[in-house]
Amino acid sequence: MPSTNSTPVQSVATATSASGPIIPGAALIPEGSAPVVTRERQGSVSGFKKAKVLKPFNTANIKILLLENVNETAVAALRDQGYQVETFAKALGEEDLIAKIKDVHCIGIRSKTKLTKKVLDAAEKLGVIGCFCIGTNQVDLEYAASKGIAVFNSPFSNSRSVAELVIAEIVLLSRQLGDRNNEMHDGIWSKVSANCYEIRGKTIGIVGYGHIGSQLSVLAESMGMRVLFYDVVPLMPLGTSKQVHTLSGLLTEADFVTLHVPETEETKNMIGENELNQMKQGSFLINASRGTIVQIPALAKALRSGHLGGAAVDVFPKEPAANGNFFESELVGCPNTLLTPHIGGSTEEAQSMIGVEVSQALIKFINSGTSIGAVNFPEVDLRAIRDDQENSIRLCYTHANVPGVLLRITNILAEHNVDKQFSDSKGKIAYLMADISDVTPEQIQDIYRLVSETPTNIVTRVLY
Ligand SMILES: NC(=O)C1=CN([C@@H]2O[C@H](COP(=O)(O)OP(=O)(O)OC[C@H]3O[C@@H](n4cnc5c(N)ncnc54)[C@H](O)[C@@H]3O)[C@@H](O)[C@H]2O)C=CC1
Ligand SMILES: O=C(O)C(=O)COP(=O)(O)O
Repeated sequence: MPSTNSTPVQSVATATSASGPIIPGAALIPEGSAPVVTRERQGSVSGFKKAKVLKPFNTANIKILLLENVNETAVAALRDQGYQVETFAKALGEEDLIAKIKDVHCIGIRSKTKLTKKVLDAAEKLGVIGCFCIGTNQVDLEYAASKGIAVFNSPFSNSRSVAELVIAEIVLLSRQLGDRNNEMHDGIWSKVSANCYEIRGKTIGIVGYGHIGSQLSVLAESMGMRVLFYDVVPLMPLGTSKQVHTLSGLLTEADFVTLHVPETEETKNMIGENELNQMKQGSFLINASRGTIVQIPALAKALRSGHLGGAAVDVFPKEPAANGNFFESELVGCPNTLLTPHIGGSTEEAQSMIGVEVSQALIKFINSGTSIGAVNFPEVDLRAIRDDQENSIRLCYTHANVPGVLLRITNILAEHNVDKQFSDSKGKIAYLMADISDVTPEQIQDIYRLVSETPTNIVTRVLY
């Protein structure tokens, strides 16, 4: 990737809120970058037709805030683009976040930072969010989309890490290893076999058979386990696994119940007293999904009463913001209970892959408007503008998804040569990309002005 502000390409943009007023400097456009257009050329092209690098006005003015110890692979890739990158090892509380997010064009977070409506309203220039993890429940996705802010995540780069952790926990729980380990550290030798079992032949019940659940299915089967799963959609069972049609059907059959659903309105408090009572006497619960899926007081009661044989819990309804902070939970001190600080996806392999994957998605969105992979946004991409196409521009238009918009844009572009164009919608918003050739600097300004003044405009960018 060529770096920094030597890149002789520019962009112009504006954004309006739903009620109409212009938000100054919004959407990936640095302060003071009025749509004044001059052209310089990229290096000469020989041989292959290279893709032209489209970038914002001055990459050095693009501000990126990375929280929660986002991996160095991402920091390096974003700095390599010439962006200003500020990093924090921890999550920020609402007040600090509101102060910090005010003037950034892009924010990168992991599972802890809450990007609520209130926080997003304070983000005057934000154009894109990177969740350097799988879960996106920490972001108000719909509200972000309504402001033209695209959200990207890494859908499966840490799935294997979670699945491996769960396999380890199944063995540890089955052998009461947490308790034995604690005793040894306390100087107590306690050699027991009572209620310790092999996992071979036991039944694992997987709730949520997505990327993690299905990976776990394969690993568990290879350890000799019988695999049942429950999911809201019918899915192809891998190996000899079997889909059951009710949660109760799974809870009453499984020796190990393991949760791999996203946090949604339907999954919040999914496992409470009623569900725990349905689980077999002496069975185990594992939660490496989200803390809100399980009602912690009910779980603590089931563990202390001996109804459950143990539990492994990686995620909690309230998690400390930073390493070293105090952790408290009703689960502390429960028998045969493994507690881990949300480390399911925390391996070198996963973090490094996520850093590369999400930073590339952010760079593509900032520099060339590509929204493929966005979780809250219409997914649009166009074949690259070639490096030898001197007077071509790319229009990126995020707009309200209402009838008549395309006709309006077609009218604005009627006299121009639209090389290629694609648009898609998702819910209340739509996104159009169009590459237009043979335009003069004055025409670029006109196109930009006319498009950004349309009543349906959310964000307009022109890249070249
Ligand atoms: N502990 C950790 O460090 C990590 C935790 N996670 C959590 O694990 C979750 C699952 O991850 P993936 O497998 O990648 O997600 P996924 O989206 O691939 O799979 C989720 C599955 O759950 C199913 N589902 C949704 N609602 C359901 C319901 N009410 N009942 C039953 N099934 C339901 C879906 O149909 C889907 O098949 C993530 O959303 C995230 O919250 C993910 C990575 C690391
Ligand atoms: O990927 C996810 O959804 C996770 O829960 C992992 O979160 P983290 O990146 O460790 O904050």
